[in-house]
Amino acid sequence: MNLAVIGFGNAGGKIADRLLAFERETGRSLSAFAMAVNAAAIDLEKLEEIPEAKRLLIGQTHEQVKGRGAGADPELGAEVTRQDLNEIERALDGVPLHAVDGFLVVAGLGGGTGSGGAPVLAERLRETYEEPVYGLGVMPGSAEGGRASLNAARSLQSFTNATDNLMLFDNDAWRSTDDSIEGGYQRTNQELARRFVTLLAAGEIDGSQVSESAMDSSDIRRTLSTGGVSTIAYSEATVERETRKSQGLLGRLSTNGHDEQESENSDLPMKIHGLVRKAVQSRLTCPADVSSAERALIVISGPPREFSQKGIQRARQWLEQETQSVEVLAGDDPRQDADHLSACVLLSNVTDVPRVDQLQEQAVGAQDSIDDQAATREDEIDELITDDQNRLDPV
Ligand SMILES: Nc1nc2c(ncn2[C@@H]2O[C@H](COP(=O)(O)OP(=O)(O)OP(=O)(O)O)[C@@H](O)[C@H]2O)c(=O)[nH]1
Repeated sequence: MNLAVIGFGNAGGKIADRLLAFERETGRSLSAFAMAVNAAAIDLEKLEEIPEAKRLLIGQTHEQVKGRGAGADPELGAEVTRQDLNEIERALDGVPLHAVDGFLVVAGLGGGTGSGGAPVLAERLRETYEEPVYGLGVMPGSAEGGRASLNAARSLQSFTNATDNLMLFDNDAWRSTDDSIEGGYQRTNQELARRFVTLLAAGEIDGSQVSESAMDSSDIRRTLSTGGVSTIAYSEATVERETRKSQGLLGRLSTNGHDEQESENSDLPMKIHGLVRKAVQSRLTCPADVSSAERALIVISGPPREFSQKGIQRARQWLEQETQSVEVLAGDDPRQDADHLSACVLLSNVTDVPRVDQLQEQAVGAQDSIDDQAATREDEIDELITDDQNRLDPV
């Protein structure tokens, strides 16, 4: 699939940047166009892959923003985006519409610019273009507090409504206690890029011979056409050097450092099936109950000699049972020079997502305490600046 990728806000820009880097590192092709939009000049300067000409600063003339961001206020993020929509649209004139299958708007949901602005842009894109508009929304960690949860829970509603499908990544599920904030983001952005690029770039050939059961962009589009929110599962196994060189002979697959010596021809179906099971049972980009998915899609990616149609079919049948859905597509994505075999599973329109419930709970609590504080703040200020018996007059 080829997409026009727009990173909105700080997290959105950094993640779009990482998607491009991952494409370059793995020789995959996902973004036919990439751009970053932000209300903070300093964030745009830090990007490495998105060319300067494709970085757009919005809200420069807005008196509360002036190039310094939306200060975690999504209303302000939405307002400056609406104000500068024409300028954003002019920048999008560069999108090669003949070569893209859709748009992907990427944003962190816990701040102001991305949280408020990304849904506004997505809505406009849907009004203007016929191509589908997908979102990639990053949910804040619960430790970020009530304000971030409130922003995210509200943005989740508008972003889901404004897109054909909102794919989620949950920072809470991917946070590690050993990480510094920025170091943690670098690590999680890499994991995020691995999953999204492997899945969405499937079918975009890199010179490898295309197989009959190759995944193509229409399969991905169909799976994403459910609306709602989606999550992605991923698992990989290293293909050892001997296996890569000696096609058809005894091969060694190493998973998580544990080598298994197996007969390649007879065991490949089991390996592929095992890889898909392991993916679905591992950490998803946003944890969800797999059985609540409306549709699913499996992409097996790696050197074609490691593929097994029997294995892919078995994995598909297994996932059909797990999701209780008849809409499970499966295919391969040949990457001749890859040093690993991977299984990527898209679970589309998942409706049982405990993290969303938790986020909403935290958001409602935050909204209540903001309202309570607002109601008593005037009295508290008054009490502070007035003496006990109210004997003093103001100057
Ligand atoms: N996964 C990931 N999440 C990030 C990263 N940076 C920020 N976030 C998340 O994104 C949320 C929004 O933060 P930003 O993107 O900095 O905010 P913004 O959209 O630029 O909005 P303002 O700074 O308020 O103008 C945060 O609450 C974090 O949860 C990142 O590099 N990776």
